[in-house]
Amino acid sequence: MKKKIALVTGGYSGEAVISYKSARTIYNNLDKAKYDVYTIDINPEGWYYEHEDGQKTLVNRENFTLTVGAELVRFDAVFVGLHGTPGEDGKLQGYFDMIGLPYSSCNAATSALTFNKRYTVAVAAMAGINVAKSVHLFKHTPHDVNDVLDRLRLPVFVKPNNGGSSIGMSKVTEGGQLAAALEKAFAEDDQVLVEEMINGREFTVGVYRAEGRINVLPITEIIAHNEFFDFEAKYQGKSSEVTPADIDESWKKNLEDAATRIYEVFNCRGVVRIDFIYNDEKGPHMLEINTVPGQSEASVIPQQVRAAGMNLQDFYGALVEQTLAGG
Ligand SMILES: Nc1ncnc2c1ncn2[C@@H]1O[C@H](COP(=O)(O)OP(=O)(O)OP(=O)(O)O)[C@@H](O)[C@H]1O
Ligand SMILES: C[C@@H](N)C(=O)O
Ligand SMILES: [Mg+2]
Ligand SMILES: [Mg+2]
Repeated sequence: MKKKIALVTGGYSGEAVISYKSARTIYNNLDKAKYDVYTIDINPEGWYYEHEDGQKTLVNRENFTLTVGAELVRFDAVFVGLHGTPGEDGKLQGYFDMIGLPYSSCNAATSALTFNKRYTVAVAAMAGINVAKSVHLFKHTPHDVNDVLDRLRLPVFVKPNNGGSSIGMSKVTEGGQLAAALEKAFAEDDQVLVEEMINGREFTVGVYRAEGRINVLPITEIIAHNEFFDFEAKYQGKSSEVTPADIDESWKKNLEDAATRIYEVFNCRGVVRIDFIYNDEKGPHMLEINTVPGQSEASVIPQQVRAAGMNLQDFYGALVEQTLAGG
């Protein structure tokens, strides 16, 4: 019997546009001889399965089933292709745990923790991983721009604390730019992280568990043509991505060791992508962990999978089989 897989996509944040692109790649590369794949769009208007002719069937949220004609569709597993809330921050994960449906991503606690950038760097620092110095601000708690400037050295990065795809982010090189950058980030989230810039080369590392083993994909160096790896650099071609990265063995080992340690410390599951800046003197600094990394045509993980000599069908198949086997 073919397994029934729900591929969830969409979401309630600005990253929904990327989720749809990721889900298309995943859908196209899941082996239809092994799996019946139903793409489920979770968006603010509703949760539904869209048929090939455009007709929509609402999901029964009681147990995440579908009634299609006379058939009751019960899923064997969920493949998460939804960036941002509620697919990357533990909300759907908690719901699937409650109804006993296995899913491809990290568990609810890990998803909630890693979607909070400040809490992620705090836990990583406790585990001996280098991270940037930062200040965490809350929308409803008074904060003073000068106080932030006193505590951190410019340039700084200002980011929505819970976000992705560089949406709402700015690089601030002069104090006078900070207030506007905070306003832009607070428009996306009620928490903002202001982080000192780490000097160095940027790398991103894909890590996944399959057949019970943790595997590190070939490392990618990010060379942004813009000031940093912003939305345009990521998705509109304003960057070069070199996979495998042109680095010596010691840098490769340091990045692989840090990525594996982070995967273990955070008790990750499925494929994650960890972003780093490598400082010449102090080594790799972790920026963040993406527990539902992009799978669009422009995204890094598909490039890393191909550089590892695998095809996407085998890779996504391995993730599904690991999920069906209990994660
Ligand atoms: N402290 C820092 N020092 C140097 N560069 C940084 C720093 N923080 C962020 N950046 C730059 O900004 C980019 C986006 O930051 P980050 O990865 O934290 O955001 P994101 O929106 O979660 O991204 P993603 O699309 O990977 O989910 C990084 O890839 C890097 O180019
Ligand atoms: C989708 C985006 N947050 C990524 O990490 O690739
Ligand atoms: Mg991210
Ligand atoms: Mg990132």
